[in-house]
Amino acid sequence: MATVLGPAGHGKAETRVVRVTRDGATHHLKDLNVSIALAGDLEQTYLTGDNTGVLPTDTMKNTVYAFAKEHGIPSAEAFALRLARHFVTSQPSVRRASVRVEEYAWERITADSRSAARGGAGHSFVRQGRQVRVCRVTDDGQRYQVLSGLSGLTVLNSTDSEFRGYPRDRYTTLAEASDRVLATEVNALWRYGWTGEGDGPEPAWDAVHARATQDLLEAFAETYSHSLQQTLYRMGAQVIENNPSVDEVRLSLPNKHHFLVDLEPFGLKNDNEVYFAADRPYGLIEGTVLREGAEAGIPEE
Ligand SMILES: O=c1[nH]c(=O)c2[nH]c(=O)[nH]c2[nH]1
Repeated sequence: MATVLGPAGHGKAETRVVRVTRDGATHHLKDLNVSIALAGDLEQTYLTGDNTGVLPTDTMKNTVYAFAKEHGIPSAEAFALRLARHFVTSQPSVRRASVRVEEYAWERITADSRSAARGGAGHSFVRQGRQVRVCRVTDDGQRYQVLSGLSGLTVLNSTDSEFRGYPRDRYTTLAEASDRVLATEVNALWRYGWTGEGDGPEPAWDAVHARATQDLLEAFAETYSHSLQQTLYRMGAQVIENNPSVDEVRLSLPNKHHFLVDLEPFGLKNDNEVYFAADRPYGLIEGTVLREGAEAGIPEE
């Protein structure tokens, strides 16, 4: 039976690079997990075993380390852009490079009197929660697509959330809630309008990331929620309203259900105080919010 090769590519996944930049006794840390995927005129390696166009994935890993040394890591996005453009411009067989970055944030351990006296404050760090900063850059040699975002940011409102008015069928047992706990783990990706030098200066990646993160948190906290769907829309909309460089936001929000525990068997009344935090199954609410006139470009996955 005849066969043909469909879409294919190769890359190095999850190169972990930690870059220390020393400014006297004060050190700065960047901690990334970098995944690279290349595609292009590479059919022959699959069909005939001809490796002429195949940049080894080992070389991709080395390039990550060498670029961290030579160029530093100004931001996840700037690092990803430089890597992506390097592969499409230096390898004739490569038509498209995709670079995904996860960044783990480290906070400085601030000087209490003891460590300050020992002078250790400049080089001691504590990892921040489970929150991960993410970015995905694709480069087809002409234009970039830059997606930034975060995952694992867990938030909870202990009031100002209800869920009522939904249809009931013979399988519905859920009680309407007029005051419930609303909790989710925010997984967000946003797309920049900037696609390359022709669009003017690069967005200020770090500043926009900080602003957008704050917008997600504020909108979550300040929205009186009738559903997680409504909260999702407000979160995405606030990022777009406050960040002119962002055209699209995609959110994936697991509903981390908190069910009231029945305390009646113990002769106790549960006044919305004691909850069972279920880890599964969970509702999964996902959606994209667009600047008016923009086209959706973030993959749904
Ligand atoms: O905010 C919610 N949206 C839903 O679609 C849903 N479905 C459900 O059982 N609980 C909830 N909560």
